[in-house]
Amino acid sequence: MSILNQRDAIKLDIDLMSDKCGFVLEQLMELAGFSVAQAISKVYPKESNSNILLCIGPGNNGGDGLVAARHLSHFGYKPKLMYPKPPKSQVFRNLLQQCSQLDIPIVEILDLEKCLKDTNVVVDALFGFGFKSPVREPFVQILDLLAKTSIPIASSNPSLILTYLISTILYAISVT
Ligand SMILES: NC(=O)C1=CN([C@@H]2O[C@H](COP(=O)(O)OP(=O)(O)OC[C@H]3O[C@@H](n4cnc5c(N)ncnc54)[C@H](OP(=O)(O)O)[C@@H]3O)[C@@H](O)[C@H]2O)[C@@H](O)CC1
Repeated sequence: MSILNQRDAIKLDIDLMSDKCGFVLEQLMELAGFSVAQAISKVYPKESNSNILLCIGPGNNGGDGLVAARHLSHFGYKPKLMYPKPPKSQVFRNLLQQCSQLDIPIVEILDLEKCLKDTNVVVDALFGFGFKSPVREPFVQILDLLAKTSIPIASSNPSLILTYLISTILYAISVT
């Protein structure tokens, strides 16, 4: 398996959506979210892991998470969304509407700690290659709780928590 760094991931997406390759954002997002849902169903069977909490960020990575939530619901899981910033564009409003039609509930940040107690797997769809440290609220609270939990965290950007921890440490050093 090879893991792309931030620069290569950005370049790959630019290439895919160029005139030469002809892909569009919604198509790539659908593939990314479907792949996340498929990977979860393979590693965490729904019989013992039906409660999935998807933490959705403000950018395209969050869109991947909304797509994953829809597919997980179709696969028979009981997904919930933590979506602290309202969607800015029609693409995201459509994805959210599709989740709403499937009765996928939205969890408030205040209820996150309680919700984690009943969660089998967390999907971290907070940030992708658009992340720039340091983390700003309301995501600090969310990532603090996720960093403490022992619940498995699935992500299409597996280095995120590590990036977050390193950036938090570097930021703490820079302001002391
Ligand atoms: N072609 C594609 O693009 C495709 C991309 N895909 C997926 O999308 C990912 C890249 O998407 P992206 O470029 O929207 O970036 P992403 O990190 O999801 O969000 C940026 C947002 O986060 C915010 N933000 C940033 N840092 C922050 C901080 N420290 N604290 C708080 N907020 C912060 C930032 O806010 P701003 O700084 O602009 O105010 C902005 O709103 C990529 O990795 C892949 O997973 C697939 O769907 C396939 C097609």
